[in-house]
Amino acid sequence: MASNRAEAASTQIVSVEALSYSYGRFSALRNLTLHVGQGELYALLGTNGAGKTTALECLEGHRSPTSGRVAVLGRSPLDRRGVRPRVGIMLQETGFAADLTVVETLGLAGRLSGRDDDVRRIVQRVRLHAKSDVRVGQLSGGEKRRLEFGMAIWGRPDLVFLDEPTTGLDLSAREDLWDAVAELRRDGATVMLTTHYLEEAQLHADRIGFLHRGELRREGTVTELLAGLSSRIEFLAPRGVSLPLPVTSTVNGLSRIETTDVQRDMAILLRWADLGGHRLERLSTSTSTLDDVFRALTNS
Ligand SMILES: Nc1ncnc2c1ncn2[C@@H]1O[C@H](COP(=O)(O)OP(=O)(O)OP(=O)(O)O)[C@@H](O)[C@H]1O
Repeated sequence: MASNRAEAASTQIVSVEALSYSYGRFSALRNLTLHVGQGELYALLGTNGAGKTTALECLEGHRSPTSGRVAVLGRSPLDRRGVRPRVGIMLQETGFAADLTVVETLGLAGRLSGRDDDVRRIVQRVRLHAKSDVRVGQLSGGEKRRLEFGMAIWGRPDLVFLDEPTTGLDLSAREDLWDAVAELRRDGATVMLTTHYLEEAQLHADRIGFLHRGELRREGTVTELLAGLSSRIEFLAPRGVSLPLPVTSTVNGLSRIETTDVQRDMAILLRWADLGGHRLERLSTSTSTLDDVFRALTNS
């Protein structure tokens, strides 16, 4: 099973080689190279204006690279007949016909996709059943996003591009969306997405790429990206005592110790507190997250 997975992941579903894209004289992407294997979930993260949407649009066939090569499912994204029926796309913004209902919109988008599915299944999946006959112009922002997601997963595509899929969704709609993504992946789909919710990427992505100012600055699994970053131990230091470890900083009145070996340093601290009879109020530990990777990137 493990070797089947490794073999599947080695089949490149998305391939980007030295992609550059310019809007007139403005260079939005520079020399971007990345690959996404069969069944992977790849999250493209980064600062505002880093080039994430531009990269997805090149892969979706909406933009032609200024230089470099992109391929999806082994073909050019411009090969609409070969690619379109196998790819689901959720853009950052979609222009709907405001006077069509939810069911009519899905039916129309479904026919255009070239894939078969059942409108009722999708409407249920994105929890819009109570809105089936409501005109799209009357949907809320979050409901429109759910409809767009429904269109992207119509007919269980082999590859799905999602541009900020959870932006504007409430917590339970976000959880529903991630459930639907997991279901797609159980069917073998490959997913590439952008998001500003780093904790969602940390939880769900197999691999992550960080774009900054048009360049891929970091790439790897969450474990790889967090390797070497310090963890934090925080507590309210008892007055007038000498601590067994150097305090790195004081944040909101709490003493913070940054460490790359939280188990060792926590043991030192607790032994010291135990022996001295000190009480460490508001004691907590926290490990690094992708937020720290992001901050390091934007400060570089
Ligand atoms: N049609 C356009 N014409 C000119 N410049 C553009 C156009 N679209 C995007 N840009 C510029 O290209 C850069 C990359 O934009 P892009 O939308 O790809 O970034 P992004 O990483 O998706 O950003 P965000 O996180 O804010 O959505 C930005 O500086 C943006 O201003």
